[in-house]
Formats: sequence, structure tokens, C-alpha cells
Amino acid sequence: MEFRLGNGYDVHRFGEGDHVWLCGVKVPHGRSLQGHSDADVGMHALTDAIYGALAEGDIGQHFPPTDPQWKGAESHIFLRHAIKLARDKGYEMMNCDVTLVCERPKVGPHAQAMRRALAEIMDIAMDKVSVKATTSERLGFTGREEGIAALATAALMTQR
Ligand SMILES: Nc1ccn([C@@H]2O[C@H](COP(=O)(O)O)[C@@H](O)[C@H]2O)c(=O)n1
Ligand SMILES: C[C@@]1(CO)OP(=O)(O)OP(=O)(O)OC[C@H]1O
Repeated sequence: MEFRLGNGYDVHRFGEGDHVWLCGVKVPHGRSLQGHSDADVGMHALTDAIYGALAEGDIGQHFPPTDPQWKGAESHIFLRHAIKLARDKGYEMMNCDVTLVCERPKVGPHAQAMRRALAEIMDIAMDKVSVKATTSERLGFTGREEGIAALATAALMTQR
């Protein structure tokens, strides 16, 4: 059996709007995250963690932000691509862990729905998916609520 570990990090800034997409869940909020895609910062970090575990570059290399094809794209497209790449190489997700860094919105009330959404996209059991959050104690860009940061870890293993 072979194990591989990857990490991912992403940031998206706030702009005008009334909701944010976080780990596949539409969360009502006074502002929206800006990006070329739907700006689901948690899903992007997890996607990058899988690419990292596979040593397969990063999300921008697979889905260039200069390519109009991905304008407004739903981020499950990116995560589905990464997990398929893992499976094509003989790996399965052992477990993954996403941390969202923001003062608001509060993630706790949505964390189970986020775990469920990510698990469904990757076609894995929900107990292999963790989503949690922290504030940055009002420090820095996340503390000033200028944007949201996300970190993710993915552990892959071969079935053999
Ligand atoms: N956006 C957030 C941030 C935090 N939480 C929950 O609150 C707990 C305390 O946060 P601290 O930054 O003060 O440690 C944290 O452990 C989360 O459970 C949240 O739900 N959403
Ligand atoms: C996801 C992509 C898709 O074009 O665009 P963004 O929504 O801007 O997100 P980012 O995290 O900056 O990653 C780059 C791109 O791959």
C-alpha cells in the first residue's frame, strides 16, 4: 500500500453580493467572494491538496484563470477532475480536512452540509471528510473581513 499526502491553500476576496459558496454549500452572507469561477475557496484548497498529493501541479495549471471556459464555473468541476485523476492513478481518498479562516460567516451551522457536499462530489463516505473553521482573532486580511482563506490536507492511498 502506498500513501501520499498533499496540502492546499487558497484565498478569495470579498466583493458585492449576498452569498458565498463554501465547500459546495451556498451560505447567505452580506458579501460574495470574487473569482474567475464561483470562488469556492474551500473546494479550491481541497482540489489543490489532491493535486499536491499526486505531484500534479495546481488548480490554475489544470484550469487556467485566463481561460474563458472556466468563467463562473462551479468548483465541483475542479474537485471531480482531481479525484478522477487520483483514481486513474490507483489512489483512493483516505481522509481529507479543510479549515476555513474567516470571522464571518459562521461555518459551524453549515459544516455538516459542507462535509456531505464534498463527500458526494468525491463519492466517498462522509466520515472521511472534515470541515472546520477558525477566526484569525480579527488580525490580518481575514480579520478585517477582506476575504476568506482556506487550508486543506488530503491523504491518498492505493488499494493494493
Ligand atoms: N467562521 C467561523 C469561525 C469560527 N467558528 C467556530 O468558532 C470557534 C472559535 O473560533 P476561534 O477563532 O475563536 O478559535 C471555532 O473553533 C469554530 O468552531 C465558526 O464556526 N465559523
Ligand atoms: C479556479 C480558477 C479557475 O479558472 O479560478 P478562480 O475562481 O479565480 O480561483 P483560484 O483559486 O484563483 O484558482 C485559479 C483558477 O484555476
